[in-house]
Amino acid sequence: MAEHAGRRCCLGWDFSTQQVKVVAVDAELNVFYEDSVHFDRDLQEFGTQGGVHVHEDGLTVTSPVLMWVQALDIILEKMKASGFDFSQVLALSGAGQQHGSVYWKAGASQVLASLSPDLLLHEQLQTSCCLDRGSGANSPHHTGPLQPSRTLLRVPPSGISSWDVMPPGDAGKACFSISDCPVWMDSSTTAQCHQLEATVGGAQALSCLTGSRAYERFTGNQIAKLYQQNPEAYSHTERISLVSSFAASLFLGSHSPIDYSDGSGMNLLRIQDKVWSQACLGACAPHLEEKLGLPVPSCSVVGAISSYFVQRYGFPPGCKVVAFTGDNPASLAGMRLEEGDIAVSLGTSDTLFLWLQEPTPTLEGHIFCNPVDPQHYMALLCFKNGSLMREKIRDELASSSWSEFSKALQSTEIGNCGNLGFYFDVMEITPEIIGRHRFSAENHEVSAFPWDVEIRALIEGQFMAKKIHAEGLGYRVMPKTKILATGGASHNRDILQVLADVFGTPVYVIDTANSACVGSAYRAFHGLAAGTDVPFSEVVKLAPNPRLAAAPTPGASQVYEALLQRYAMLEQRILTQTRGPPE
Ligand SMILES: Nc1ncnc2c1ncn2[C@@H]1O[C@H](COP(=O)(O)OP(=O)(O)O)[C@@H](O)[C@H]1O
Ligand SMILES: O=C(CO)[C@@H](O)[C@H](O)COP(=O)(O)O
Repeated sequence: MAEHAGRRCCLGWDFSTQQVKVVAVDAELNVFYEDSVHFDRDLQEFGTQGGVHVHEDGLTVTSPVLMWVQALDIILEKMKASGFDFSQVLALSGAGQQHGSVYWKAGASQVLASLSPDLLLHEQLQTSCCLDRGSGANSPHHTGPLQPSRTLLRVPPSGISSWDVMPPGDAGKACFSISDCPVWMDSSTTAQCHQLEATVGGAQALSCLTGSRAYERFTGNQIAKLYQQNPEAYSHTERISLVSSFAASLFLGSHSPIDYSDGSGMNLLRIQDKVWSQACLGACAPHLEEKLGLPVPSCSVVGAISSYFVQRYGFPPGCKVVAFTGDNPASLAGMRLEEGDIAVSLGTSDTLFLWLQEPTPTLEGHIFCNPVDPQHYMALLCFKNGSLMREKIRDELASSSWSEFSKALQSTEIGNCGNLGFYFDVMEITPEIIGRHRFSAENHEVSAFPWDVEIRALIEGQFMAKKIHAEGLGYRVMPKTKILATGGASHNRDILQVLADVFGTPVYVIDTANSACVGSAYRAFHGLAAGTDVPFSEVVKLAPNPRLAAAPTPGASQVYEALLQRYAMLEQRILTQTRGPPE
């Protein structure tokens, strides 16, 4: 019997941009099982790159909803095949890439409630093809391959011994009004953003209300676009989920509510009193409140696992489902962030987030409701050109090898002899700049750097931007401050060394880079104590402490002090050149 059989545990899921991941955490808070399904590699029939389809306009970015469902099928079948003892799962929770939205078609709730344990989920939750064909928003005119047919996955992916045979014809019922879901990388809703801000009295007014000015990827603006461009699909939609609450719904067998923390990334939730803003709902689309359902505290138990999972996989019938949340809020839980610490997530996106007592919304960055303490908040900055940008430069200059990439960081000097670079192949969120811009020590724009200088300029530039924009939010590094790093690139010690040097702060990591999964499992344990007022910090106090991964090099802070000022000045120069002087 496998080593992980028979251990009482909670599961933590993460439906992120490039993969679905799971961890199992035992009662002593040790991670004893980890698995993932990578969309590009394991579900190639969907033709995604980095988990998404970029459409012809270069702005619209979507992911197929059935890809997420199939990824869940694959992981569960892998776990079953490996002897994972589902009967020991006391509770589960999860996370989703933030802001993305799923549109459940009328009738979907009946399908969810009556799933047959003899079939895989994706066979029963087929997409409706008629509603989104050629009708504007999110119609499948992306540059990737055409929509996969409905008869997917007849061949078992590697590592899986057998698949249920797909029944002939359209066995499943149509469950989704649109098959391609808008995701966080989308930046096609500028018009809707302007409309929303105008309705509530401007960008700052919207930020005070919802924690953020209008952002293209925020769900309210995405819903407004769908309603305007594809009203038929909108009107056939019985429920709109975030990726997080969509994933929770699969486990629940009914529509799961949206939690306060992920709900804060929609430009729709009033972050102070945690109710939908009627003004914002009205500005986006009609009847929106009924399609969203009531938001709930992030630590809510939203129900027991559906009989589908009990019968097919052997989960206990009382297994609790704790509200799923956004991947960044879940990472805050997984890293057990304390006030004064900074979390830096180096996943598909790079994000930087902090624990906040009081919200002070501004025009840059976001304030979300805190996922583990209902009285508090978190601040977040998101950088779109994260891992995929680093991968591009690695592939162009370092023979597609992270160890070659690391050699460049090791062989170049701290401060890169004054050479600075901005690398934004896609329109950046923080700040809104596109393109690659390189500057010599004399601030002259140059067209190229030697390969190793380019790699250091990329990494130093990414971390200088984080420090400058965090300070813009009012954040100051204190003597006790530590950075907690997570996400795929936190495996790379040379990247973490630059992070420590630029911030002048030690960088710590937890045992797994999957902090969103671990945080979800911790949140599930917290859910088991629901109703007892036990704080989250008490539930996770025995979790392993973060480990030091990189300490600042002596003298580095002095080098970066001057460079940070130059970086900020050059960033402003590029912004002025591209969009005119600041008002
Ligand atoms: N050794 C490494 N050095 C730098 N980046 C890495 C390394 N290993 C993995 N990555 C990056 O991690 C990214 C995936 O991070 P992950 O946190 O799993 O993403 P997500 O949760 O958004 O799917 C990959 O795109 C890859 O570029
Ligand atoms: O848009 C944001 C946060 O506001 C992104 O951070 C998404 O939540 C995607 O997360 P990853 O898949 O990159 O972890």
